[in-house]
Amino acid sequence: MSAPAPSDLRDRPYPPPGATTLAMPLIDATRDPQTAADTLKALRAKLSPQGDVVSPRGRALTREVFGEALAPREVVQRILEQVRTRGCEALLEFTRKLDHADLTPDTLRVSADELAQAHRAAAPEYLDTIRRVRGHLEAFQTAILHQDITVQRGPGHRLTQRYRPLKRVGVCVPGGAAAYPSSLMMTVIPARAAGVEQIAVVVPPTAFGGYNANLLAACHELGVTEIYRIGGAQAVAALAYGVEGIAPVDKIVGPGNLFVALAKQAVYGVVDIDSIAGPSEVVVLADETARPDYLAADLISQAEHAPGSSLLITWVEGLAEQVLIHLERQLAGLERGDLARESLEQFGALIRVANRDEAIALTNQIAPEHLHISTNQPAEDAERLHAAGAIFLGHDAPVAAGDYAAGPSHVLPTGGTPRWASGLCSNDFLKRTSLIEIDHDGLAALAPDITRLADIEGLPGHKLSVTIRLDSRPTPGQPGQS
Ligand SMILES: NC(=O)c1ccc[n+]([C@@H]2O[C@H](COP(=O)([O-])OP(=O)(O)OC[C@H]3O[C@@H](n4cnc5c(N)ncnc54)[C@H](O)[C@@H]3O)[C@@H](O)[C@H]2O)c1
Ligand SMILES: N[C@H](CO)Cc1c[nH]c[nH+]1
Ligand SMILES: [Zn+2]
Repeated sequence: MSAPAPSDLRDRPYPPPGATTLAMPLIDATRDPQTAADTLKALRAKLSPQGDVVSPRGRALTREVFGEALAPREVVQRILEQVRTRGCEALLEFTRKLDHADLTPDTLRVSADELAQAHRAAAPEYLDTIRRVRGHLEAFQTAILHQDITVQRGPGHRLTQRYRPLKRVGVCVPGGAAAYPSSLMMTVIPARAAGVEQIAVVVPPTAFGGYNANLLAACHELGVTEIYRIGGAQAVAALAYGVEGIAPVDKIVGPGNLFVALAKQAVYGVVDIDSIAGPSEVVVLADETARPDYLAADLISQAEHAPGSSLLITWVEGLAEQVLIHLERQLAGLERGDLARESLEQFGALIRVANRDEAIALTNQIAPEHLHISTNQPAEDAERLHAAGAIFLGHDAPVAAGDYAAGPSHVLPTGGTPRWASGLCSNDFLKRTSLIEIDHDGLAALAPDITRLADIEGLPGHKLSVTIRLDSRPTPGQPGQS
């Protein structure tokens, strides 16, 4: 992978950092890597479900709806309980109060006519894009699909791991602050690749969400017909428990804000969930071959999700300061510049560490949703990085490529959970079952071990279920048998 030549950019005279107005933390951790790790953890915790941090607007809305100041967890508990016990009436009530949409049981679901009309009105180039991206996603998601595996352990002893698709899944498409037809594709296409028959999509009824014609056109193009104009915790509750007009699902997948994440956590057990796919995050790891203007664009691209957390980690002296200048320049000309700026200031940081090893150790501690390795040896560095939702290798592999088109789903774990959780894929829509085929000879061969363990556990019924078979039809050649 050839690195771009950054020297011409580096050589430009940059104004001193004080000249920028972007109040993004610049952390020098060259002497104390632990302080950097702690600071970053605290920054990122603000966005995780454990952080429970809500904007002043969100707090005001809570007070308006519930008549008191409540923590997000409490808000979610109340919504879930109301929808579970009062069904559609409570669902419509929360949709009215939280999303300002006056719906009825009849208008909750997007009609077939609306879908067809949105599809007819969509720009042909947009539909072409959906088809091409669908091709990339389907190819990858089908290629990685688990296949049944059979192992012959001996005569009369055969084992199979069998995979079958889930029957009915619920997909949360976010839509509070931006429209996400891409999230629809990143969930529905893996589910389809696995063979899921019924897919129920929920999307908030904002102008950005359920009523967004491009989203509806994408649904129609993908053959998704069950779409409800609901969002937040109330939509998760409807999918998990079922309400009049919405049948319960087996699994709920898809990204969302804090309320969606907390609701998914809370209904796990009633249904399965994918992961906590919350506010977007990126760590960009950069060496001296990285271009500061590219790095700035990469940081902004996740910050503009608003909220989103963007962190630069480098050991190159002066690089963070150059990136800061480019951030300022690029934000000035960007439509969502204000939102991205707010995210960069609240949840972002530019960090300098002592060397590559420390950068890698720090990144592994953070366990980001996205990791972009913008170095001259991305494959080598990636080998040592083990806790990220998705890793983008090289200067020309921005996260946006994975967000929109590459092939793996962009629904990825966040908030440090990539330490143990993985991104959504077609295999998450499969259920596995063991098939155990044992005939009389096979049972005879296993019998000594089964009966010994049954004796040790004091479970004679288990032992009898084996010996009764062998005693009634002894196997020739087995010890103790004639
Ligand atoms: N990790 C991923 O794969 C991924 C992909 C796309 C988007 N995202 C993230 O998803 C998030 C989307 O968030 P969003 O807000 O735009 O849309 P959203 O659909 O997740 O949430 C909107 C809903 O939140 C509820 N809500 C808002 N304020 C509330 C309050 N005070 N009390 C109770 N409920 C409230 C409303 O009912 C509304 O319908 C962003 O943070 C974005 O970064 C993540
Ligand atoms: N970056 C998001 C996942 O964190 C996905 C996305 C959707 N649209 C653009 N980006
Ligand atoms: Zn994105």
